[in-house]
Amino acid sequence: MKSTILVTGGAGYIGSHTCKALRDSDCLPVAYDNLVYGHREAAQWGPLEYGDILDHARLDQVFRLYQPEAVIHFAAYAYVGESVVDPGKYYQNNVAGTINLLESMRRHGCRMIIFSSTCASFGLPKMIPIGETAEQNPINPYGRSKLMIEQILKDYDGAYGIRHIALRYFNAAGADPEGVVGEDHEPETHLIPLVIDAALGRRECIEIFGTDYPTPDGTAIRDYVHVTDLADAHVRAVDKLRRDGSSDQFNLGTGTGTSVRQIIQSVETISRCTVPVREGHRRPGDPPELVADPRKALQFLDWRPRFSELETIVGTAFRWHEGGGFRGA
Ligand SMILES: NC(=O)c1ccc[n+]([C@@H]2O[C@H](COP(=O)([O-])OP(=O)(O)OC[C@H]3O[C@@H](n4cnc5c(N)ncnc54)[C@H](O)[C@@H]3O)[C@@H](O)[C@H]2O)c1
Ligand SMILES: O=c1ccn([C@@H]2O[C@H](COP(=O)(O)OP(=O)(O)O[C@H]3O[C@H](CO)[C@H](O)[C@H](O)[C@H]3O)[C@@H](O)[C@H]2O)c(=O)[nH]1
Repeated sequence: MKSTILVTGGAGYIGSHTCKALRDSDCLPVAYDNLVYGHREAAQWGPLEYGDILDHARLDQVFRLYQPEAVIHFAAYAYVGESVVDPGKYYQNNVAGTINLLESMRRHGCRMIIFSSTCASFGLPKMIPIGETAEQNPINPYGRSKLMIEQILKDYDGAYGIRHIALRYFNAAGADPEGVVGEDHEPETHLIPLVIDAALGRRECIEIFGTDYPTPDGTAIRDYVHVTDLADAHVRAVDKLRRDGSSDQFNLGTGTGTSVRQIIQSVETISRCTVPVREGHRRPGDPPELVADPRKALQFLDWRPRFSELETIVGTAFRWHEGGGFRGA
């Protein structure tokens, strides 16, 4: 029998790519999304159940209907800047919403959850690359909300036997190589879609947030990982929990850092357009460099990024955005 997986936030960016990967691995993904940021068109690989993770009754209804084997939990707010000015919104949706979801899981005997954590839970790391045991010292409410959830998950494991894998993504980027889904955030704050929009003349320019970092070209370095590779890691994480039933955490990145200027250069090469650039100040709270040590994921999930070369990330993202995303579909 097919395994049914409840995917909260399944109509969002990483959630929709994961639903596609689940379907390809012969699972039935049930997307559960309130469509605050998600897109109905992004939920193509199983049913879309409209609902909010803060709504007990609706969650109970969906658990009763599908009796999922596991939950993959993407639903959250993820704008770092907004989390600083309105932390209540983040603790409510991300932390209270997750507790609500876990309580529904308890009521319905669902004992496996894969959770979307973030490299922002590390704050300003002391060492690069960042391994799983690096100190987690988030510097904004968004990162803190994710760390709190990691801690809550450990308590729910100890007390109630709900097993979890927390996947800490570095910078999710790129689009489905078949061009069926991609990133479509409103507002968009992520670097690659903004640079592509500047190349396509849809925005005046890209502002580089800081050119005086202690990095080779003065701009900040991140570990961009293709969304299809992230999706694959979720399928592997469900398999691992099924196999050995032990809770764990993994950092998901490639181990290679790319600077803001290198991203701009790559978009110029792929688009054959010049990207108008404005050099600006550092964005408050941005660390100079965040790069993952992916060895644990390689060893225990057998996870090897296949689409995370810069050309593939930028190439797939460019094709998706050039086509207009869901608006052009
Ligand atoms: N994009 C990244 O680079 C990145 C990096 C690290 C971690 N993450 C985490 O990964 C997850 C997915 O990120 P994304 O980029 O796909 O974001 P996204 O906004 O595209 O997807 C999140 C989805 O959750 C839904 N949602 C939000 N609150 C909800 C609620 N209360 N009830 C039901 N649905 C709700 C939204 O409508 C959206 O479809 C988030 O938890 C985010 O914090 C993302
Ligand atoms: O207009 C822009 C946008 C971004 N940047 C720079 O580009 C890099 C990447 O920025 P993003 O906003 O694309 O992503 P972040 O590195 O801020 O990602 C953080 O926020 C995400 C949530 O949106 C994830 O949680 C992720 O794990 C966390 O590190 C940063 O150095 C940023 O300063 C610019 O120079 N100009």
